[in-house]
Amino acid sequence: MARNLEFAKGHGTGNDFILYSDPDGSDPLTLEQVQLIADRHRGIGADGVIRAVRTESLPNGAAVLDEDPDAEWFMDYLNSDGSVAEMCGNGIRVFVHYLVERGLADLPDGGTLAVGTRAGVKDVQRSTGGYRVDLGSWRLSGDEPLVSAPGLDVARPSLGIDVGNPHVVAALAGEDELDRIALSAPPALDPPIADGANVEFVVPEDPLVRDGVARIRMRVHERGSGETLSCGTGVAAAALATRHWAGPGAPHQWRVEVPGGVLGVRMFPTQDGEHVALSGPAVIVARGEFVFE
Ligand SMILES: N[C@@H](CCC[C@H](N)C(=O)O)C(=O)O
Repeated sequence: MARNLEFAKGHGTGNDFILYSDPDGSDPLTLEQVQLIADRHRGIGADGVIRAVRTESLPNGAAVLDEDPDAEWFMDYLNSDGSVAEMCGNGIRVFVHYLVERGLADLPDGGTLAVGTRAGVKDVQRSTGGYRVDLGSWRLSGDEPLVSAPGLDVARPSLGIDVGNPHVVAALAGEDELDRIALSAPPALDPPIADGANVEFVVPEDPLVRDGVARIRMRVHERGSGETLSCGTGVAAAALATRHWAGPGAPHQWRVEVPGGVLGVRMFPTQDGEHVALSGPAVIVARGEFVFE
């Protein structure tokens, strides 16, 4: 049956999303519809599809509101292949920008909005030139697979980092290697990770630290989406892994360059352990109506 879907298209450093609102939670897309709308040839094209649902309308909404009664909106994030993801660091900034632009949330400069996600409630602050999201606490996942990809002579060791969703980060020898690896297929992980993982490749800049800020370059293959121009949670994981390798004394302020732009990462102490925050832009570039035949 034909139906129309009012959508917006946005991106954060080139990580692009289709967004739509479904306040009462009555209009989830099917797997096939998500795959079609995210298809770059037959649909609009996007790395992920985001549904804005009022938290109170969700079956598990009470638990989210227990965590934070201010989390009026929930970000229901799906990868372009229709798989479910716990969190999206670029997506959540674009999500908040979408809510603000549509008048669904009021957020003055400097103000903070609590957003429900499958990885818990996240605080997103509006600032000049973009948004800053507190991704919360992070942990070493314990996964340390060898990572291989076309363009790498030998498999590389990696470090598993969970920032709400799973990542493995591998360091490369230099810029040439980073530019050379082919990421059109998922990098092979040995041993594999049952639920899959986003895989980041990083190279430190020379010198690593300038004016108290550590700087790295990164490319990513995202679980459920393929190579993307940017991955916000991946950027945070890459900074955390590189700081881990750098040892004590490494800065807590990071600048991460991805093919789609530059993002900022900061690690800071809180009462419930160290948190990691991500800062960057969010843009809405189009609005339209998609017709599902
Ligand atoms: N692009 C996102 C991450 C999206 C989810 C990821 N592909 C997963 O499956 O965990 C980001 O900006 O963090």
